[in-house]
Amino acid sequence: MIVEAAGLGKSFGAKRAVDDVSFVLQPGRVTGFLGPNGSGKSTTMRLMLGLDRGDGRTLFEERPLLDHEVPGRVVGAHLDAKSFHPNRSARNHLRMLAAGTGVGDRRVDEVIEQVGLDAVAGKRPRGFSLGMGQRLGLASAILAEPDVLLLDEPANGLDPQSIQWMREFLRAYAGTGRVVFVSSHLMSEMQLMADDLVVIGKGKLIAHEPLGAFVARSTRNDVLVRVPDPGLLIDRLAAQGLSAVREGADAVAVAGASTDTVGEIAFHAGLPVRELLARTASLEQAFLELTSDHQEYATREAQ
Ligand SMILES: Nc1ncnc2c1ncn2[C@@H]1O[C@H](COP(=O)(O)OP(=O)(O)OP(=O)(O)O)[C@@H](O)[C@H]1O
Repeated sequence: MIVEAAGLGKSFGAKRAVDDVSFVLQPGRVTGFLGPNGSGKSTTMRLMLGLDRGDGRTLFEERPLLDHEVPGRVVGAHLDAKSFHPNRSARNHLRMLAAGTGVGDRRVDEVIEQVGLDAVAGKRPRGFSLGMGQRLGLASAILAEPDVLLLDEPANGLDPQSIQWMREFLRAYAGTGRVVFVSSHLMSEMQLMADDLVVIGKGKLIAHEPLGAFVARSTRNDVLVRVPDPGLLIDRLAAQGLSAVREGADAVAVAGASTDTVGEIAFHAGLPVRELLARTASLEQAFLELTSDHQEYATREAQ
């Protein structure tokens, strides 16, 4: 199933929280949804599900969600880790949801086991930790084995083992040919989990591309080369129009060049290369750089 969000928009009073946001989510891929605080991620997800009124539309395999016979089998969503009935046990909560989409109790027990909530399934979610709430939310979302999973910050409140489990689970889910759309502010986690990215800032789309392409646009990607005479190499690089800066006693960082080019220039300068390394920006570096003009709540630099 392909999901197409087109022209999504929403205002709260005079504030444009989401402004003409369009993207396509592909099956078999995890798409990460990134944006600074208050950039409109939750509102976008709510618009996609028809939970908020606004502009634009989202098509699931060319049809609006409500035109599908059983919408719950098309999309499973988990937007808020604390949105459970306080006095119903986790198992009963899931059974209620299951009944609405024609899912049997066997599947409820299977899902409880899958997300690791067996020990507390008879308890009320009121006493659940945030992490247990996230597991229950995921269980609700996958009950009907939907073609599309929409998750808002599912790793929030999870310990490192649980985060790793969640990542593997979502990758495997996408691996069965389904769509996974997941927001997270944990950049290192997103870097390990996402194939594609949708990035928004101040309600507007900033990027929609494979994660590797997004990171490649960062100016923090460079080549580090260690040579005995860094000054000479910097001159030779400059003669080829490449900008380079000294790093430490005997190393040079070169922007916008491949290791092949840097190695060849060093060779023609008669310099033995002691180390040659392509350094890739982290997703966090790329994100901070590429969204710096789009911070809703920017902090001032310390004076
Ligand atoms: N119900 C509402 N009433 C008024 N303003 C709202 C409402 N919901 C969201 N907003 C505003 O719309 C903007 C987008 O909010 P949204 O929650 O979608 O952002 P977000 O990217 O999910 O943020 P975060 O990462 O902090 O959760 C924010 O400026 C927020 O203050």
